[in-house]
Amino acid sequence: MVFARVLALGTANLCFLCVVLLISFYTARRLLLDYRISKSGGVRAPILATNPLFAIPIFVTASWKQMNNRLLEFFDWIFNWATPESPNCVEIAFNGGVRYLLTREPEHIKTVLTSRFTDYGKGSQFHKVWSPFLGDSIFTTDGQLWQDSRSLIRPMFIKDKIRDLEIFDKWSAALIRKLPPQGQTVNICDLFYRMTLDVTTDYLLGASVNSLDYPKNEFSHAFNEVQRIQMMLTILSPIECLIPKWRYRRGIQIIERFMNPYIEQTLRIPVEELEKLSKSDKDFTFLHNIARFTRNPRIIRDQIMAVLIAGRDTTAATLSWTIYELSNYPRIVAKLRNEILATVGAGRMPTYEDLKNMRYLTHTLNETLRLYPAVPYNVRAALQTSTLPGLPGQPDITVFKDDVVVYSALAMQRRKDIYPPVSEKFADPAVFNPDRWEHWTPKAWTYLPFNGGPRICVGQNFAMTEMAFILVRLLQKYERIEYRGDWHAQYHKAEIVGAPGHGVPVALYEAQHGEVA
Ligand code: HEM
Repeated sequence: MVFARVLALGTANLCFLCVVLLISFYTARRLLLDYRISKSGGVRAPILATNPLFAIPIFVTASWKQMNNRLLEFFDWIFNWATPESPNCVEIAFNGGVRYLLTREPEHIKTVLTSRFTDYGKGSQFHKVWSPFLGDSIFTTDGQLWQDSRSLIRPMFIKDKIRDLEIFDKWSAALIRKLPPQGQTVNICDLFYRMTLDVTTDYLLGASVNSLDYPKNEFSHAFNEVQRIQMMLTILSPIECLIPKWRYRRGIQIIERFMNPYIEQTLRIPVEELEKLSKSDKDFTFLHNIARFTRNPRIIRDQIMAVLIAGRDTTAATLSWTIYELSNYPRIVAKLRNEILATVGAGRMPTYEDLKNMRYLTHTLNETLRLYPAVPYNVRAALQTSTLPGLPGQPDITVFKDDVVVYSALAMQRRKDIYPPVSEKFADPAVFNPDRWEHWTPKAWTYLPFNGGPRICVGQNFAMTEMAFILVRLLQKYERIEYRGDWHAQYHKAEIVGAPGHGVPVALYEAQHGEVA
């Protein structure tokens, strides 16, 4: 009866009725949210959208920019709608419910990562979107599960484990062997990605995929493909169920096919024998260590996968950006090389202490990570109602359970207003200049390539040691780096990790007698 009456209204009236109902629904939701927020004593961030009509174009723009490698442009663009009270944080609500707070404010990042650490976490949506790939690993979990993972993984990254640099020596030598004769062009970015995959698989499993020798192996291809799709699923997480996933699933299977035999082989070793092996150090791998504490192949697989994804692209991208920048600054190359030759000469393998003592080398890597933090965008979900601090004199922004905070170390570290004025000692922050680190330390929470707080990158020391080692080995042999391409046309391609979109085509020139040019 009711149905017949509704039909009798005619199509035009029906459409009109639907529009009125939808507008009423979203207006009511918005008013309700406003009411809850004012009751909480906080405020909203400047609002970009509170309903699908406005939110969908924003999500589509974000994914379009992402597909065209212009995500930073998008992230900066949205702050055109910010206000003087909240210049670096805005919000979007997809359906008038869960809000996405996008921020490049150091105090917000500090709040999420440390001051209110337990209020924020990866959350259930992140876990849902990432768990086919990373399971219940350190990356996808919160609370006790995360803490258990961290305790499992941390011992393999203590200083004593990293001091043994043999693995870096083996793979940096393999990389150098792959370089063409001097003066010939090579995309060194591609070689770095292959080398760090070899280092990481060797370190984790005790067996490398050997992608330097076999670049077209299906593991590398699958690993890249899975990460690419994973980033898309993350950006479009409110509608991720609409994205086809067969390539993603197939990629994960290929990665597992490579890893599983090593896991099975390790699980055949009795725990007592693993204990003995742990003392001998040499052939004791990350995999062996995890197998001492858990015999569950699924947990082992998840943690290995997490560290693989954490450790491979991050270091490869950072090394690539470093060479890209160095190729434009022969003066910096000469200064860096000077320090390297003064410390280890033209041939000696650097020790852990040598690497830590080369301050200009550390400044160079720090400067790269300032301009190109390897994890440019990150998210945290509110696990309970919380806040983000307002500017001095302004009320805090209320954040309800399940709201998502999207923060960008890249956008934050590119903000000019967080740096001192340009002077003789402090070059324009948009420019690569390791020398600035000789007289300057970033203000707390304005420099976060490795995150901060309890979830700070567990592999930070491993990464800095690996990257420093490889730069030393390269600059011991080569004195000049020439960019072969349009240096200014380079762009930041952000998947999970931000890499040089054009690769890094360079020609390297050997030093004559190890002398500085
Ligand atoms: C330039 C190199 C690297 C950078 C810039 C970097 C950056 C980061 C960042 C920003 C996070 C926080 C992610 C989050 O909480 O959402 C992180 C976490 C992590 N990183 Fe790194 N990383 C690097 C290299 C490595 C390496 C080489 C490894 C291991 C071999 C590693 C292992 C991890 C692990 C296991 C976590 C998870 C920590 C946790 O959630 O408790 N990272 N890293």
